[in-house]
Amino acid sequence: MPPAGESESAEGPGDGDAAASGNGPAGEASAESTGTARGLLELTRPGNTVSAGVLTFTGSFVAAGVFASPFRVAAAVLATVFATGAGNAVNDYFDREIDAINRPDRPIPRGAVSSRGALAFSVALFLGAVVCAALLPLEALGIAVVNLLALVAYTEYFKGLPGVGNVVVGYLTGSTFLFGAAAVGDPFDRSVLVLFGLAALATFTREVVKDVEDVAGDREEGLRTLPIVVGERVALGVGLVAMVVATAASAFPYLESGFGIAYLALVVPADLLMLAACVRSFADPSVAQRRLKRGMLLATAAFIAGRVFMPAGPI
Ligand SMILES: CC(C)=CCC/C(C)=C/CC/C(C)=C/CC/C(C)=C/COC[C@H](O)COP(=O)(O)O
Ligand SMILES: CC(C)=CCC/C(C)=C/CC/C(C)=C/CC/C(C)=C/COP(=O)(O)OP(=O)(O)O
Ligand SMILES: [Mg+2]
Repeated sequence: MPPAGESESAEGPGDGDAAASGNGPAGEASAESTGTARGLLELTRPGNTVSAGVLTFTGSFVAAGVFASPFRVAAAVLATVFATGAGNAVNDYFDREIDAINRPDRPIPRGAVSSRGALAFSVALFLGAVVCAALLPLEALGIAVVNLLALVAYTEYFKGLPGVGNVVVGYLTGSTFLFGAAAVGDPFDRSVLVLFGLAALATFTREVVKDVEDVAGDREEGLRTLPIVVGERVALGVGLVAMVVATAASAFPYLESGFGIAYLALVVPADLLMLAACVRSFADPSVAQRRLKRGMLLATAAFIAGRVFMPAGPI
């Protein structure tokens, strides 16, 4: 009997749908392949995948402007999109039993994609990331190799260690900016390093809040996440402190790096939204983690706007 949520052979919705649909073998095959394709796309969490690509583009843009080397920027964005999609897919593969409790609507527990299909799909995406990253300067390739290893190792080795998994996902998210900057030859641009720190801290906080949201399934699977080890309120307090540090540090690009009023006009509301979400997380972690994500996306727009309207420096 396969673990909960693993269909024994069906790649898509149950075989019993044929009679119900009344479309015969051709219609049934088409519906099934459409369901599987939709399930595979969903495995990549396209919103995150596209966002990660935007972060990489932002890293290149903030470091050197995109017209410095458009081919490398395109290769870096594609590498990140493939890698993030692969990381999300392999995470669902390893999480399939926890997700049957925490996220029964995810593609594998609901039967839209088989676990074997999800694993094969993530391997194909990882290979795509490697091919794209191999076209980039050594510093960028180095970041990609570290990240790809971390993505594969995350669920099996880091996720169940209190706080460690949250730090790894925070690093991975922040590293997209470094990766974009490294692709255009400037991985240590000061503004990009600040972006890295902000994104890592903000993502760490959101991951802690998500762990509080997932305590039931994680505890059942024996994971030792931060809220399970230190308690939910202490964990949320740690997340709040990290977010306070990040929002305070978000003043640096304005004070130190020439990001002007356009940056401020967007990052201040983003900071306020994220701080308010951290406070809300003590009452409702599900609402809070979604608001944190919106604040982080708004903050990303702040960096892009700040760079576009920066008084000096090439676009
Ligand atoms: C203080 C301040 C200004 C912070 C903002 C820093 C910043 C620019 C953050 C960017 C974060 C962002 C938009 C990330 C893109 C999406 C992504 C790759 C997130 C990684 O999330 C992993 C997560 O576990 C996925 O879970 P879910 O979103 O629920 O599918
Ligand atoms: C720059 C390069 C080459 C790679 C970067 C890759 C990026 C941006 C990764 C971002 C973080 C990410 C997408 C991690 C994948 C694993 C993942 C989804 C972690 C969170 O999973 P869980 O802790 O199981 O939480 P949920 O599955 O409930 O969301
Ligand atoms: Mg998961």
